[in-house]
Amino acid sequence: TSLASSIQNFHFDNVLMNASGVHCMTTQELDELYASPAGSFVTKSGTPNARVGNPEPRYHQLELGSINSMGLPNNGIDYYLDYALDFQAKHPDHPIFLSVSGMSPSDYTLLAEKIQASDFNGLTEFNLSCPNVPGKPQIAYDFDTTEQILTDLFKIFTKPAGVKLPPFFDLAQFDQMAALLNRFPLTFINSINSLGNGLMIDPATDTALIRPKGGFGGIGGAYAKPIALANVRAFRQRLRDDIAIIGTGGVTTGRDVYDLILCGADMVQLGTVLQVEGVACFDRLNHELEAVMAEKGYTTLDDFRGKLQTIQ
Ligand SMILES: CC(C)(C)CCc1c(C(=O)O)[nH]c(=O)[nH]c1=O
Repeated sequence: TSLASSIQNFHFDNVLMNASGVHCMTTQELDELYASPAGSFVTKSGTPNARVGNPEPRYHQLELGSINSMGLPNNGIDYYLDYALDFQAKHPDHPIFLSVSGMSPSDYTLLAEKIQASDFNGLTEFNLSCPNVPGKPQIAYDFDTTEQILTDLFKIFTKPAGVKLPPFFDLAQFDQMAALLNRFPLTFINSINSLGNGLMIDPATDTALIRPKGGFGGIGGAYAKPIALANVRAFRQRLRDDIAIIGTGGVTTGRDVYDLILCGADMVQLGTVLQVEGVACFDRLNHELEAVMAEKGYTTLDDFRGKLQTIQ
């Protein structure tokens, strides 16, 4: 059985990698991901300057997932770009992802210029699930702003690039977003980011579990699975064939990995399950995926990728 997968001319031994934000803040955490069975890894979204992020508690594990409002704590784009350049020199056959996030639309061009000017030869993930001007929805829910950012970005950026998207819930939004994305030379999209602005309560104190935003935060884990499957499937049905899809959200078992691939995913990112279980999840999930494939008589991911059946 082969778990190998590719995005364009980047080849990975297996589909599993971390989701940006989890186990990827420091060089030590990134080195641990390289040392793990993960097929690749991505950095915490770097911003133009380092950020402390929101006051704690800002993350909480729940029975069926997690809630977070970290506030983009990170060591800054230069820290992660330096790491990536050093890493690729040492491990030229192990392509990795650099995630970046603006704090405003104009930041994206600045981030893109910096990476474009560098020798980075991996894949860049532009996180579009980030704040806009107060009163406007997050960038990826604002189609005009998204169009402007991508237009400006691809005027200068020629390296392999993708966007990290929040979940969409409306078929007309899938149509609109896919039509917009199809106009740009994207290498991949990553769907989904956490379910924006959930709320969970401490039963002992009747208090919200996290401090920032009155307890509002992104929801991940099992809660996110049906939304992640639908978003991967909807974008696979709508995007150009040459745009790869990274499926993220809701993975706790190998069957969940299988299901994202069945919906069209080329790589699968792990967030909450990695936060909870640590890097042991990579081996467990790869073995569980192999078991599901064996049960079905499949030996490669292409045997079943995108082959979700519907009731006729
Ligand atoms: C939510 C933002 C802070 C605007 C972007 C960074 C981010 C965070 C975060 O750093 O709070 N958490 C997520 O689950 N997804 C994200 O994309």
